[in-house]
Amino acid sequence: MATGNIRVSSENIFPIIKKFLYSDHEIFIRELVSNAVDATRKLKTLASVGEFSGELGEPRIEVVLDAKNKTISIIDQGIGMTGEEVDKYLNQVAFSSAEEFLAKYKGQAEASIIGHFGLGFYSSFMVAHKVEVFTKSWKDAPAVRWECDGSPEYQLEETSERTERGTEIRLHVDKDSEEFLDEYRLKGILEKFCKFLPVPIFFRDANAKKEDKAEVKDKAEGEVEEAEVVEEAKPINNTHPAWVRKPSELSKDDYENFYKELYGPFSETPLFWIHLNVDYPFNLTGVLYFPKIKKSYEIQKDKIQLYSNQVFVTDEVKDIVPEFLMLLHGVIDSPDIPLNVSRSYLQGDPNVKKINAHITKKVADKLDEIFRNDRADFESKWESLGLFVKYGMMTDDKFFDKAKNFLIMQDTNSGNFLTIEEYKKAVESLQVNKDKKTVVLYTSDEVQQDAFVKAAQGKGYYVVKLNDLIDPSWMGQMEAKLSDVQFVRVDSDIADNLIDKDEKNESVLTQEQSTSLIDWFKSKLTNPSAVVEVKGLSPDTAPVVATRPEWSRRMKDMAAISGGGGMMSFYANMPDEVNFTLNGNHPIHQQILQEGNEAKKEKLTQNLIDLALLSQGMLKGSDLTAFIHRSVELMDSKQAAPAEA
Ligand SMILES: Nc1ncnc2c1ncn2[C@@H]1O[C@H](COP(=O)(O)OP(=O)(O)OP(=O)(O)O)[C@@H](O)[C@H]1O
Repeated sequence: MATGNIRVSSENIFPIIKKFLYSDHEIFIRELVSNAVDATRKLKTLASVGEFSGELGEPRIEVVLDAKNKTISIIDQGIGMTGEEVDKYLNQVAFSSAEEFLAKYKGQAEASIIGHFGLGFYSSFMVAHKVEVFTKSWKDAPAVRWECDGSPEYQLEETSERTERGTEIRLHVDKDSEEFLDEYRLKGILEKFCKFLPVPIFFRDANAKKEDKAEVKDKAEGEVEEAEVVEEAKPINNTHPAWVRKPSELSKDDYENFYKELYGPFSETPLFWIHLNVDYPFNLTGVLYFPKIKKSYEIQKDKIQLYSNQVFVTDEVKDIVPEFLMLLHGVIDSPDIPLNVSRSYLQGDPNVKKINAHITKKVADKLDEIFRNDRADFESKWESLGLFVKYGMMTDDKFFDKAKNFLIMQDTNSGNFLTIEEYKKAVESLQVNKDKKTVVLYTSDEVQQDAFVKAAQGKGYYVVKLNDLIDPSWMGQMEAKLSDVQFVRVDSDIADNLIDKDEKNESVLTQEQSTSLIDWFKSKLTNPSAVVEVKGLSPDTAPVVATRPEWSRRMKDMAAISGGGGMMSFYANMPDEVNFTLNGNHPIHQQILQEGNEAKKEKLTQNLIDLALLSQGMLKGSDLTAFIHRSVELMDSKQAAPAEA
């Protein structure tokens, strides 16, 4: 038996390992099972190049829980190690890499380290007070047993305890890590980190008894039944997840089933998916799914899982994946994403940048492909896609350039979807303003803005639906990037003024009558600074139209979404700006001008103002009640009129 000191070190690293990353102790499983996978892969490689000619069989990994003896064992049938290799890899290499790792990350906020790859074999000491290794190399060498109790001292000796090729790492679980001796906890961690590893992994409970054990015959009375290890019939992992397979091998069902494997059997079927497969200039595989999203507030941004060679790393992909792509679900697997560095470093990492650009391009190309090849399908999914596309356009210039060709808007009249170019063509000169911009008219609420939508449609205008929270901000971006487009909400002005063409509208009122009417109306408004003007609209247009100017309303809408702060809170607190247009050609204004009964004139005026506000959804509470009373009074006085005559 050989004994020795792991390495001359000024500091004993074991206590540090134990304390390190307190909340993340569970990663020991990932490290040890990954090592077992590596050892198995190495053997397969040796076999494939003809160096190993023995029986390969179907190598498997077993994770055995023995809660009674407080051990967890990870057993593989990989290459194993000779005594010299144990000395080299465990006593020297593994130790120095663990030491190096700790030196690098000691004192760092644990949240700033993702993956924590690199701690390797010595992560065992985060949960164990003693670790035993039983290993037999694929080479013709005796099996050895290595033991270390958490001090720098180790023992290394030949053993007859292992006769098969491979390695068993036996952890004697520490008192304060006994949570890992709980079957469900341990299985949960295995599920999390090892669900898609490429070698089948079986879980065994060393103390569980076979169900049919009671039926075992010929057993002497009182004989103590040997605990029999019960192995679960199925491996806990899927060794061939969709993303490592060829797209040509996979059916629609395969992709949908894999989605369920990731997010549970009751998850809603995704709209479609993109299979990523790159090997130059970086390695990246994965499947990204477009989920159904109805409204912005339903968005869940933490669904993409990051893997490295099929080992789960994290599902917090912020800074690794562009913000808008985080709306997608699925898996990204890349050994080229540095896993043991801080998040802020990741943002500047050239590989991460390239990977982001690649994914963004792939996603845009896929959307473009569906749009071109199956427009009906694209349109039917727009409700979910739209939000994603707009978000992408706002945050990524390259995506914007591609997406502006498949961004569609639904026309309220025909129900048809139009791209920006199609909209421009459809409205031709009719909706081009004096600055040569195409005015895209939109409604954010078809029911509430019905009168305005109808009025605009009556003039032959196309009014599209843009009713998501993201739309006001998105429109701003569109206007900034496309110089020939302007968005105007359909109720932001009277229909005649929506497209500012610099045309004069003739009113039948004289200048004097108009001025007197404006002054009179202004005196009846609660906000005396509101703009009141007379326009010569058609006689069947409403007598008074209240409008909310596009710019100030949009700012308020955006402030409401952003939750305030700085300039936005200034906009959020601004009173609602309302303008009033008096239709000079409506006969009621003549009646008001000539009305001798001051009280009736006032009621009539107030009702016209209230009606205008009502159609904008701005008449509420006691004002609304007063309006109803006044309307009834006005009707009564009309009914009473013939009787008086
Ligand atoms: N189950 C195993 N079978 C065979 N060799 C092993 C096994 N586990 C560990 N080793 C050997 O010990 C070495 C050190 O392991 P350790 O986990 O510390 O580092 P690593 O796997 O090389 O890198 P990483 O830091 O990514 O884990 C490995 O490189 C390997 O040679």
